[in-house]
Amino acid sequence: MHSEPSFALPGRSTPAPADRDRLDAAARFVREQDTPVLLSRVLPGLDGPELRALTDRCRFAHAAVLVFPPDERALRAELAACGLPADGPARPSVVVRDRLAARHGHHPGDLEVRILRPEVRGPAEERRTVEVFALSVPPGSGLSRIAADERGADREAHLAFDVEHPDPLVLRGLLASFARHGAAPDGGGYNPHEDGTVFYLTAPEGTKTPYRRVELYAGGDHRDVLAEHLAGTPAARYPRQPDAPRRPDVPRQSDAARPAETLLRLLTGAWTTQALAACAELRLPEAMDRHAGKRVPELAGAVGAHPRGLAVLLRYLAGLGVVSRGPDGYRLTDTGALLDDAAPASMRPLALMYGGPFYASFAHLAHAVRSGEPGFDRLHGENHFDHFARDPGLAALFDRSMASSAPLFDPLPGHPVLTAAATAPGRPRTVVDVAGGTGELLGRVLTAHPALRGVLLERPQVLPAARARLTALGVGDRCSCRPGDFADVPQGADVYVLSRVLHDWDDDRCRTILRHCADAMPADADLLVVERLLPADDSPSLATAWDLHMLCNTGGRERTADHYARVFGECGLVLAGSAPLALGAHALHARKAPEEAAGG
Ligand SMILES: C[S@@+](CC[C@H](N)C(=O)[O-])C[C@H]1O[C@@H](n2cnc3c(N)ncnc32)[C@H](O)[C@@H]1O
Repeated sequence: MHSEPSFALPGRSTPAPADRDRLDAAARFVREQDTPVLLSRVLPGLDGPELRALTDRCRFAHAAVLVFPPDERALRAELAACGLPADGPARPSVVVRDRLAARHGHHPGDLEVRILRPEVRGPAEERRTVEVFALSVPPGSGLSRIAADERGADREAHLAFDVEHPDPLVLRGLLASFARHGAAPDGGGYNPHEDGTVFYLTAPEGTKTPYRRVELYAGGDHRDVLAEHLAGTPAARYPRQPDAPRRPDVPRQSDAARPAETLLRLLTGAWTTQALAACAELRLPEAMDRHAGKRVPELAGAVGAHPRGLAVLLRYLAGLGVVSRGPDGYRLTDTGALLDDAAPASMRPLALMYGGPFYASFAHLAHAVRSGEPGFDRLHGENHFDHFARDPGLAALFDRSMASSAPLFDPLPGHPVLTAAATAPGRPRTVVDVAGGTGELLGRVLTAHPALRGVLLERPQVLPAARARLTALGVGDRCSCRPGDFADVPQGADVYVLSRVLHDWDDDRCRTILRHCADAMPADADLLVVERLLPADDSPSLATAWDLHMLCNTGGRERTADHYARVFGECGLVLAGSAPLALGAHALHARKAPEEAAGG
């Protein structure tokens, strides 16, 4: 039997909703859950390699509950009565305070929300906590209305997973995976008191726990990823605080003006691409510093620019978050630093491609939509691969632009197919990367697994850069580079990889490529296909933008997982699983269909 709750609402004659019952229920839940089972209950349908990938990165950490004690002493007494020891100091909670303030029309400064994290043990003695948010509701404070409303709706109750070794790519991959299974962005924030970033999501319809909200907690400052996450959060969840001061220089928009403003922002999107390309072309990031500001005349001298022109560009780039302006001038942000040619996985080549050859063809998008012929082919009279092949400078820029997004491969060496091949007893196993570009992916796989051998199949002109990269990574002696076409896929290897190849082509050509792979694969070989997947519904996805890019520039397309499964099936292959990578990409795992395997 529970004792009466000790947090009574001032002025109520009936007992308040039981904060103690809610604390007890949260503690029980945290003690009983096992992370993989919990993930599959939170996201019904999550299983196989994707569940394993999430389990590798996410650790169930706590369940949260919001309670309303009159003060901290009363809170500690209540926790002690629930068997929840809370020895540490109570810390301020910025995120929940701001959410409550926005929801109930209060100034954040009027609300005191503290966090305590009493420890409990999971089923295998894992260290976990019940995260207790406490809004102080002193008698007569006028905050009891908030308490009554929040207790009834329980909006802040959530489950939390700690993200192991978070970096922007891992976070984007995890968030994409949650989105794919129907979870929707629902706010979040950066807590400077703890140097941690919180991403909230709404659990999908049909979620199988009583909790409707999920938190991913990443240690460190991940405000770039957070900004993308918040952009996907419905604005209605963040009503403007009525008493928050307005910036005096921003005139109030009439409702009628908003669609026009939205459309203007969209119509000028091309200027953004060009501003980023100009920034890269001028080598502005190389002339700037991350930590010290530089003034416009100094920067103009360094990059050989007209001072006024550069001032205009820098102000625009500051609006994009690529540079920031301080009293000592302009400095580079983390985002802008990726445009520095010397940055690891520099995105400078991509900026030059998207602002250059792949930009000009977008002027012919309407033609591509009408005819199905890529705008690029219309402009240049030939396919982009053929066009680049005749211009070594452009070809090298394209190859380097592909390497720009190579961090999406980072999780791939941990794919079960590759770890199984790497640890299989007997002879060393071989991975063939078909059209493997400059070897970024294969280099990562061979670096992670010293027992594996590699073969990189590419067009001859790409191979010198690939050899140099594989040698620089120290895996050149375990990897051969073969010049050839898709028809030359080497026979008899253990794992085949097709990364960002199929999306360059229509279904007919994909079938040809896949049949070459299937013919070369022994019965028990595995095929990993790395691609962005179009969502089955209309949920937001990077793949939607790249689908347009493929239509206009390559004549290929992005596809849903079902579409890939169908094309695999037409080539004697079956889709065995799908695992999220970063930047919206997935690793699809295919094997030979049983009848093909028996016949072959
Ligand atoms: C989009 S890139 C992907 C490169 C790499 N797999 C990656 O994910 O970074 C496509 C690759 O297909 C190669 N390719 C195009 N046509 C080819 C062909 N007929 N035979 C072999 N490779 C081809 C290109 O050279 C290019 O490196």
